[in-house]
Formats: sequence, C-alpha cells, structure tokens
Amino acid sequence: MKTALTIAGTDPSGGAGIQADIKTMTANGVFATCAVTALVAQNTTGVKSIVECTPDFLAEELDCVFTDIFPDAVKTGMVSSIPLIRVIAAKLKEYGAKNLVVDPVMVATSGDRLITEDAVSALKELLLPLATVLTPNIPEAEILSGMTIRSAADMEAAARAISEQYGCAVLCKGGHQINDADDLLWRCGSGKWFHGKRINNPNTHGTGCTLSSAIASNLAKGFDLDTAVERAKAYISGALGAMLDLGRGSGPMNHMFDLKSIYCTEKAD
Ligand SMILES: Nc1ncnc2c1ncn2[C@@H]1O[C@H](COP(=O)(O)OP(=O)(O)OP(=O)(O)O)[C@@H](O)[C@H]1O
Ligand SMILES: Cc1ncc(CO)c(N)n1
Repeated sequence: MKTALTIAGTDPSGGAGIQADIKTMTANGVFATCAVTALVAQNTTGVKSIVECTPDFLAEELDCVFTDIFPDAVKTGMVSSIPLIRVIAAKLKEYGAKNLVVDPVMVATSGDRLITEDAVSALKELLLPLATVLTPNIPEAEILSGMTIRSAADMEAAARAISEQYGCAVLCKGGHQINDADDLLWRCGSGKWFHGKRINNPNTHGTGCTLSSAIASNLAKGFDLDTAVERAKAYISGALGAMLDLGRGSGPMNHMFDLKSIYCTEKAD
C-alpha cells in the first residue's frame, strides 16, 4: 500500500487540519501517517487557542515516520512558526522526501491566523523551494507574489510569478473569491485550468486541507501532477456535493462520501 505523511495542526471538530488530511488520504486509498505541529482548539466557528509542539518533539515525530514508514508523498499544512519551519525543512532534506505538496496555510476560513507574521518569510525561504506543488488560495497567492488578484488573468500572472520564483508548480485556487470551483495549475512554463462545478454548499471548512491531501495521495499512488489535481478536484466535488451539514459555523465536508471505491483506486501499471 502506498503511504502519505501530513505535517500539520489539529482540528478537534474533525473537518480541517490533520484530521481532514488523514480522512482524505484514507478515502483516497493510501496509508496516512502524521506529524503534529500544533494542537489547535478550534471548531466550525473559529479558533480558541493554539499550543505548539516543541521543535525537538516535531523532529522526533518526523524521525519516527521517515525511519519506519517512508512516505510516498508528503503534505504540509499549518507550519505555525519559524522554529517549526526550520525543523520541517531540515528533516525533509535529510530524508530526501519526494512528492511534496505545500499548502501555504496562513489564515483559517474563520479569519484566525495559523502562522505567525514573521514566519511567512521562513515559509517562503525554507519550504517553498522544496515543494513539488504549492496550493495557495487567492489571499495566500497575493502574499506570495506581492500582486493584487482580481481576475482569472491576475491568477495566471501570480501563479506564474510564484512558480518562477520558487521553482515549483503552483495550483492557485479560485476558492471563495473569484470563481469558487476553478483552479489554475502553473507548471513547466504554462498554465492549465481545472474547472469544477460550483456546489452551492456553505459548509467549506477544511476544503484547502482536503484538496492538498488528495493531491498528495494521488501523487503517492504514482499519478502525474495534472492527473493528481484532476482526481483531487473530483474527490473534493464529491465530498462537498454530499451536502453534510454539521456544526454551528461553516461545517465540514463528508470525506467518506464514497466508501466503496476506497480500495479500488490504485494506479493500473
Ligand atoms: N462551492 C464550491 N464548489 C466546488 N468546489 C469548491 C467550492 N468552494 C471551493 N471549492 C474547491 O475547493 C478547493 C479548495 O479551495 P479553497 O479556495 O476553498 O481553499 P482554501 O481557501 O485554502 O480552503 P480553507 O477554507 O480550508 O482555508 C478548490 O479546488 C476549490 O476550487
Ligand atoms: C490546523 C488547521 N489547518 C488548516 C486550517 C485551514 O482550513 C485549519 N482551520 N486548521
């Protein structure tokens, strides 16, 4: 069985963060492992408080995974602070991690910060250059590119600039700002749009975590990046389309909407 590792923060309400990542990886047919960066007391209405793991503890978590169940792909989500980013970058390099999906998580849907302001430059300098693909939403793409994004053409310009600066592919998510379900993948000097059908579901807690984990799962299974994105979009559309309605805020999706296909998605050689 193929394996994937998520390095991220927690969500006790289960719809985002490491909990969403593990559900997504499982539902996409890979064995999920995880290293926690921060314990986040949050639910569908917002973040209450954050307790970070120490850098030494995170390093030990990563050693435990990499020396035992080596991941076929890795996803990073909430990386929280400079000392944790340093550890993550060092360990990814030390172990030669492959198929790295970096979700540059900055602010939760609720508006709460999930990375300290001073750590954004460490994220750029240390983590982005290691990525196979980055998955910024519009506000994150604006911060990474220094550009203002108001249109699909702006998304293309920003994704291209970020891709050229950090030497990796960039999936700029249209998200809730521009066209909800249409995302642009910039790779190898050209762009490709992935059009999704907009689903009228206000419960979008954890969509970013879920998409990046689904991409990592499909890379782990050996699909190329375009196909991995295509499959991840189909998965998130299914999870949103199941119209789960839980919690008092923007609720979680149904990650297990299609349980019967879980073990039938291995890539045919
Ligand atoms: N209403 C919708 N219908 C269909 N697809 C959607 C909808 N909303 C978001 N998506 C898709 O979900 C994926 C995640 O995008 P989104 O922009 O929501 O991420 P995000 O802002 O990083 O998420 P988060 O809210 O977890 O921080 C993208 O592929 C996007 O196109
Ligand atoms: C831990 C964590 N990571 C990412 C997000 C963004 O959805 C969140 N709410 N919580």
